[in-house]
Amino acid sequence: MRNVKISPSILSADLGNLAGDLEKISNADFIHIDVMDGHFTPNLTFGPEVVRVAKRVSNVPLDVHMMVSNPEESIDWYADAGADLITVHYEAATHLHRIVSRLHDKGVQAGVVLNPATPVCLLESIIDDLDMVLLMSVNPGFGGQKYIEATYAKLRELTALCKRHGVDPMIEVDGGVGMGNIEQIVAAGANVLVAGSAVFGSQDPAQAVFDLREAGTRGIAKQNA
Ligand SMILES: O=C(CO)[C@H](O)[C@H](O)COP(=O)(O)O
Ligand SMILES: [Fe+2]
Repeated sequence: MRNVKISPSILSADLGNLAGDLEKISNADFIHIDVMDGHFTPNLTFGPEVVRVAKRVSNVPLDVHMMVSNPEESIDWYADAGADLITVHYEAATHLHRIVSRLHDKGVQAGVVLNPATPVCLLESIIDDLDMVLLMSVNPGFGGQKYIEATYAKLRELTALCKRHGVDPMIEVDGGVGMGNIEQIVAAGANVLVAGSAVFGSQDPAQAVFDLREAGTRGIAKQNA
């Protein structure tokens, strides 16, 4: 049975007390770090120094979501800062295979992200090499947006593609995930769930991680049903 993993996004954390907020989610499976460059996305966020700080103060593996143009120019910064897993956008990368190989050479897990309007079939020639596929369920740039329902169909399509290829990458969903939909998202094929506002907007972030994982795990039994 696959395990459901929760990756709280620090986009919704209190950046004035980042170490304290990271301590609150030491029961998480990943820490999701949203890197935005103000060019690929209409927002600007974290550089490699934030990854270095997260690595220093937490033992939770770092899931770095790079929403940047030309990621080949900056993946090394984040890998060297301590990222355990780096995902790059299909829409932003010219040489995806080279990026994935580079990350693997550096001992970092590699994933590809698809925006809501980017079709799953484009992964056909790279799926065999990936540790993760991340489906965006909002348009990248901001936390607290509404989950896009069409993601369910993409999850089922992605699951079928992985089956055809005989591969089993982690399947992550990012944007608008919460207690109201996590079970259904897992049932459609996801096993890593990003949650920003659902975790850091809660009174008790550790409890929110626990509850999301419990609710998500109920969806595992419904996968492929
Ligand atoms: O990549 C992102 C936005 O581009 C964030 O990871 C995502 O939006 C998480 O926030 P929330 O769970 O509040 O929707
Ligand atoms: Fe993200």
